[in-house]
Amino acid sequence: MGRVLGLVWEKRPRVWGLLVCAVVGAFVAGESPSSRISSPQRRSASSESEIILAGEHAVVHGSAAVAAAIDLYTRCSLRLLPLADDEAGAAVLELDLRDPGLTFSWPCAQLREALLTEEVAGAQEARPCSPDRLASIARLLEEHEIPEAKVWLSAGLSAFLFLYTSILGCRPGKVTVSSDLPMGSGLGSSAAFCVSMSGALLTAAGMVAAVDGISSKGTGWELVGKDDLELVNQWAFQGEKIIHGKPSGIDNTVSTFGSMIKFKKGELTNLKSRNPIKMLITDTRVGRNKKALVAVNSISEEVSSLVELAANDEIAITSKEEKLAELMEMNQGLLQCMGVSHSSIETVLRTTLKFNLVSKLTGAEGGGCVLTLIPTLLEKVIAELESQSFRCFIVEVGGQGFQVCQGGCSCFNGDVV
Ligand SMILES: Nc1ncnc2c1ncn2[C@@H]1O[C@H](COP(=O)(O)OP(=O)(O)O)[C@@H](O)[C@H]1O
Ligand SMILES: C[C@@](O)(CCOP(=O)(O)O)CC(=O)O
Ligand SMILES: [Mg+2]
Repeated sequence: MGRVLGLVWEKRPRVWGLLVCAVVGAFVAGESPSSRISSPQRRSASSESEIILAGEHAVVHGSAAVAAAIDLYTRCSLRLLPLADDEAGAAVLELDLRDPGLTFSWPCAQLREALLTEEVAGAQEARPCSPDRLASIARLLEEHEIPEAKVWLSAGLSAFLFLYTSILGCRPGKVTVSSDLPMGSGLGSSAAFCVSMSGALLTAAGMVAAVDGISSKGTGWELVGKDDLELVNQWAFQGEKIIHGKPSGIDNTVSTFGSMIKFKKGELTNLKSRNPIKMLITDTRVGRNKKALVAVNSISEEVSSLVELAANDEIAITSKEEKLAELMEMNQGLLQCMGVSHSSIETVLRTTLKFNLVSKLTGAEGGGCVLTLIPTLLEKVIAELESQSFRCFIVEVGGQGFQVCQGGCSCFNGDVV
């Protein structure tokens, strides 16, 4: 895969972002369940994936962790369908998941009966999914034949049904999701899924809007304000809880706000990285298994101080890189002690070490992706890793976070919506 660019721990303007894509079409007719759902448009929202530079697992137990957005995106597009269908009993909610290549459909009447008994949709405040509601969602999913090999999707489907019905009620609509990143590989695909989904839904609900005139690098995607991003983040966290159980919230936070952050006990500190740093991401292509989480230490605190340290000449930059490499090695050692590494990760570590490069796993455990600190261009390493059937991404660290598009955005495999 000829992947994305290199770099960066760079200074970026702290503009918060959201892109919604509005395509003209014959959509909403009649009264909406929420009076704020006003515009008959398609909404698309895009959010970034992320890497954890230090502190995964420990962050769940209250330690600090450092994470950065990378420029691999998940996009969610929502088209509200005519309410007239609903009155005729023919309305459906459709979900098209492009990556696993599966589509799902639920009659709105069935959703209404199964899910909206206990609470009314309303998006102003994120609410957790109650155990009863989760059980009702699970019963709805049982009726769908999810292929055995893709059964891991069901957590994402539950999060989808929860977010959609909580934010938009049981109104008819079609949602499409597509992503650049591997799922279940430590790059926070679940968070990117929940953030882009929440953003598209909240935009359609009229709760989140693009900031006029602020677009992202001339792409047609537009940014949204900080308060709106907070709301997107809160809903996305509720979705992550369905997928993960007890997430720390670091993944959805960095996916929403972008850039590079230190995250501790739900609190976010923006890190202003002073020097560009390249990371290579290697996907071991080994599916992960989830195990127990264990606390780690203060490596993350050191990493976050280090990235903010200005290095002005080559010697200082090199010594900064060496220190970062040392911290990554220590963190990987601890992760290995916790038993959350994998033989494929060790193979990547040995391969990169042959070139004097330091690596660590990122995200959860037992497979997934590995980060390698890149001091110089390393096509040779990439070629060797790819010759062993690994998949490599070189990514831009510290990106823009969640974005929406008001039309003319390239969304699904280059389709402009
Ligand atoms: N593009 C996508 N399409 C459908 N489901 C997705 C997508 N991205 C993420 N998911 C959901 O998120 C889950 C992966 O999350 P997780 O195991 O936390 O791995 P990670 O967040 O490290 O990628 C998938 O099993 C699926 O339910
Ligand atoms: C392992 C953990 O630190 C990161 C999440 O892992 P992943 O990106 O979903 O693979 C868990 C968490 O912080 O919630
Ligand atoms: Mg995840």
